[in-house]
Amino acid sequence: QYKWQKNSLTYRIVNYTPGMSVSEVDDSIERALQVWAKVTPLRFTRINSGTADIMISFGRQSHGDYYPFDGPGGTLAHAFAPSPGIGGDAHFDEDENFTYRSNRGYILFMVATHEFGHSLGLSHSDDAGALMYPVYTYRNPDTFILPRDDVNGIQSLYG
Ligand SMILES: CC(C)C[C@H](C(=O)NO)C(=O)N[C@@H](CC(=O)O)C(=O)NCc1ccccc1
Ligand SMILES: [Ca+2]
Ligand SMILES: [Zn+2]
Ligand SMILES: [Zn+2]
Repeated sequence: QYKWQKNSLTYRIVNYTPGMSVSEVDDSIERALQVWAKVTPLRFTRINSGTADIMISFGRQSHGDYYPFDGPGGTLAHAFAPSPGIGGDAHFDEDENFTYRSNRGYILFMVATHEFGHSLGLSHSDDAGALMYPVYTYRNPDTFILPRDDVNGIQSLYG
């Protein structure tokens, strides 16, 4: 199960992070999913109850799976490759300072776009310019364009 066997996927924002408004989190998540939808046949529908393919939540330290977070810094988030159940889910470390646009903190839109790459089946890239490169670097969310390596990667799965 290295990729989703359907193009229509559901997502649910299960909880929020104190440092950002609800609308800023919603917008960051929606735009992050649209980055991938724009270059694939994938479509994302939000649900607000029940179990979605991609369950999105914020947690800290031990948060219900075998991969506890580590406090401020280090791991910022993780996401599970496509599969039933926890597959596709994306967890964000509550102990990070996620922001909407400020470079003082991690831009949630950027981290989420990276995590959703994993949710869709992408692994890390060794191309230092790729979004799927293992380490976060600041990018202006207003002018962000998905790098070619990432487009090639996702289109090799869903093109
Ligand atoms: C081994 C995994 C669990 C590390 C984890 C990650 O890659 N999550 O997708 C993570 O939080 N990586 C850090 C970097 C690190 O821990 O050294 C990160 O910045 N990930 C988020 C990211 C990476 C590249 C672009 C945008 C966001
Ligand atoms: Ca952390
Ligand atoms: Zn987790
Ligand atoms: Zn990653």
